[in-house]
This record gives sequence, structure tokens and C-alpha cells, in this order.
Amino acid sequence: VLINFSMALAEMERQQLDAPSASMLLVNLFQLLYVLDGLWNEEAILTTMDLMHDGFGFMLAFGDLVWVPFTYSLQAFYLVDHPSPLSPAAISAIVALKAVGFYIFRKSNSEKNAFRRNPADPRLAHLKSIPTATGKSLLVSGWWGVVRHPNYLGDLLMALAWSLPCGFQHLLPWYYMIYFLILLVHRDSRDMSECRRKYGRAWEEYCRTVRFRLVPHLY
Ligand SMILES: NC(=O)C1=CN([C@@H]2O[C@H](COP(=O)(O)OP(=O)(O)OC[C@H]3O[C@@H](n4cnc5c(N)ncnc54)[C@H](OP(=O)(O)O)[C@@H]3O)[C@@H](O)[C@H]2O)C=CC1
Ligand SMILES: CC(C)CCC[C@@H](C)[C@H]1CC=C2C3=C(CC[C@@]21C)[C@@]1(C)CC[C@H](O)C[C@@H]1CC3
Repeated sequence: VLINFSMALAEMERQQLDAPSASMLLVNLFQLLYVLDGLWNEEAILTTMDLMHDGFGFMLAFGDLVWVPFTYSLQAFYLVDHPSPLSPAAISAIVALKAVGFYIFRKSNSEKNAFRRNPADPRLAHLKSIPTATGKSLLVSGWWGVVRHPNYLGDLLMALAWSLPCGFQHLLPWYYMIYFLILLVHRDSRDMSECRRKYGRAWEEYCRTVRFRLVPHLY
């Protein structure tokens, strides 16, 4: 957030602007929302793969201290020297994309987190689930009945909304979208193997019921 904010100030200085450009504001506000949401819903991080399976190690230490701050801010860095004017229609479309992505991301992560915390929660009574031999159940309706990783789908739509304000003149601001797509497809495969090992037949049944991984009818 601080790096992004300093990029906004650098842009104003370099391009002699009285205020940051619309594209710089969008990138800053979108990423600020992501960070604030992560802090506000910090508890939901407890049911992510990193904490459930991977544990703390080099990837999280290096990722959080170096990778995230210095590569996730590349869109704002790019905009400092590469103005990318946006029409009101483009701004509205990008904001709408971010809102849809955020809605899917937040709702699906919160649904799974609430279910893992208390499967008997009356607010989740309408959801169907399959029991597994471990005593835990797997959701097969609601967001987790649409695709196997609805939270990744929402996150990817948001990633697209972070890159779009920078236009299509250079690959650098698209780095995040490309890297994130690879990271999430790989994470999905790792999670599939881990869940197959943990839940065996119940997982196979879940995969038969919910056929698509990230995008309904496509993948
Ligand atoms: N911006 C970034 O750089 C990154 C962002 N993220 C985001 O973080 C969030 C968390 O992602 P991640 O930890 O990878 O994965 P998930 O939050 O999807 O966690 C996967 C785990 O959820 C449980 N689960 C899977 N399917 C079901 C089901 N049908 N019903 C109930 N539980 C189920 C399983 O664990 P169990 O059964 O043991 O509870 C599984 O191992 C995502 O939104 C992702 O996009 C992730 C990585 C990087
Ligand atoms: C060094 C690498 C090539 C990869 C590093 C990966 C890490 C940057 C990510 C692994 C899982 C992450 C999660 C988040 C941030 C990125 C890392 C650390 C969140 C905390 C982002 C905010 C979301 O609300 C939850 C995410 C959980 C996983």
C-alpha cells in the first residue's frame, strides 16, 4: 500500500499533475481494498491452504516480505512513466469487473470459513454437503457447488481489473495477471492432490458432482 501510494505521488511529480490519474487511482484503490479486506477478514486466512497444509516456511516468509510488496505494485510503478487515459465507460466497466470479482471472492471464502468453523451454523442450513471419513464434510452446493475453487475465480477477475487500467501497450502491468493465473492453476492441482489423499472416495464424489475447477463449463 505504501509503495503504491508513493507511486501515485511520483506520477504527479513526473507528469506534473495536480492529482493522480484515474488509472493510478483505480489501481491504488483496488489494491487497498484487497489489503483492508484481508485484514478485516483475517480469521478466514486460518482455513487457507497455506495454514491448513503447507505451514510457515520460505515461500510465505519470502513471499510476504519481498515478492508481494515489490511485484504486486508493478502496475502502479508502470503508470508513473506511462500515462494510460481511461474513458468514463472504461472506468465504469473496470469498476464493475472489480466489484463482481470481489463479491465472488469474499462470499465464497466466507462461506467455506463459516462452514469449517461451525458446520451446524443455522445460516448455512440450506447448503448441501457430503460427509467424509475424516469427520469433516465437503460443501457441494452454494459457491462451492458452482466450481471447485470459486474463490480463485473471483480473485482472477479482480486481478484482471488491476491490470486493465494500464492498457495493452506493455507486458509489465500484465505480469500480475499472468503470474497469478499460473500460481492459482498450480495451487488448484496441489489442493486437488491433497484433498484426494485426505478425503478419498468423498473427494471423488465431490469432483463428479462439481465438474469444473475454476470457470463453469470451461475449465
Ligand atoms: N493474491 C495472492 O497472491 C493469493 C491469493 N490467494 C487467495 O487466498 C484465498 C485462499 O486460497 P487457498 O488457501 O489457496 O485455497 P482455499 O481457501 O480454497 O482452501 C482450500 C481448502 O479448502 C477446503 N475445501 C476445498 N473444497 C471444499 C469444499 N467443497 N467444502 C469445504 N471445504 C473445502 C480444503 O481444506 P480442508 O478440507 O482441510 O478444510 C482445501 O484444502 C483464495 O481466495 C485465493 O484466491 C491465494 C494465494 C495467493
Ligand atoms: C514466492 C512465490 C513465487 C510465491 C509467493 C506466494 C505468496 C505471495 C502467496 C501465497 C499465499 C498467499 C496468500 C495471500 C497473499 C499472497 C500469498 C502470501 C493472502 C493473504 C492475500 C489476501 C487474501 O485475503 C488471503 C490470501 C491468503 C493466501
